[in-house]
Amino acid sequence: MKQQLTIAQIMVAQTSLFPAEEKALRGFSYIEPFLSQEQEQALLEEISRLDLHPLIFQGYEAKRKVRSFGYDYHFDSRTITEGRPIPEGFTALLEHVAKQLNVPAADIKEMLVTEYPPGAVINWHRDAPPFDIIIGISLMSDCRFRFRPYEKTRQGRGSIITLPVRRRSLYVLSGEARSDWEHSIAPVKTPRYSITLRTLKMLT
Ligand SMILES: O=C(O)CCC(=O)C(=O)O
Ligand SMILES: [Fe+2]
Repeated sequence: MKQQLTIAQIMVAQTSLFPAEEKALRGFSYIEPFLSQEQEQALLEEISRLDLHPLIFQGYEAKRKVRSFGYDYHFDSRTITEGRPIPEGFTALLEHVAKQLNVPAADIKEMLVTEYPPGAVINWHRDAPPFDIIIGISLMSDCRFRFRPYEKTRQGRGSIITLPVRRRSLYVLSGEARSDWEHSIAPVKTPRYSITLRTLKMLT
């Protein structure tokens, strides 16, 4: 039987001016590998059939391309609406993730597919409030995933935690990692795809 994921506390070395210090990033879990090479390939093929479009955020076109399914979050009105259903080609992934996290697959209400061409980033942010648990699956390339405290007074160069997130891995953001920390991804050198799955705080 597969080992069940617990939303466990992990200790990570802090990228800090004070190298001896270690910091707990509670609510962050990571599994690697989560996908086999074949599963990764099959998902990349599914993604190639999607019509990804450049992300427009606050009037600017970001380098990354996206497509969301299930529910769509609208930054302007800060609301969510029901969007296009998650394509069937991703059902096996949703079930695999649900089993790993011990949640019903039906609780995964949103799927966002993102393409990061070389040089693309995602800037510091916390995911939109209506969503609860955030699950990230990485394809094609590794990346450097960064965390910093959400509260401005706790931010500083020494407070950034950088974690290598590898292709075919799965990470989970819940609890403090979800609500007390912001995250961002440093520019990727080679194309990376991610599938972000989210549950909703209040089921409608
Ligand atoms: O690409 C990723 O793994 C992160 C995506 C992300 O943080 C987001 O869409 O909110
Ligand atoms: Fe995010």
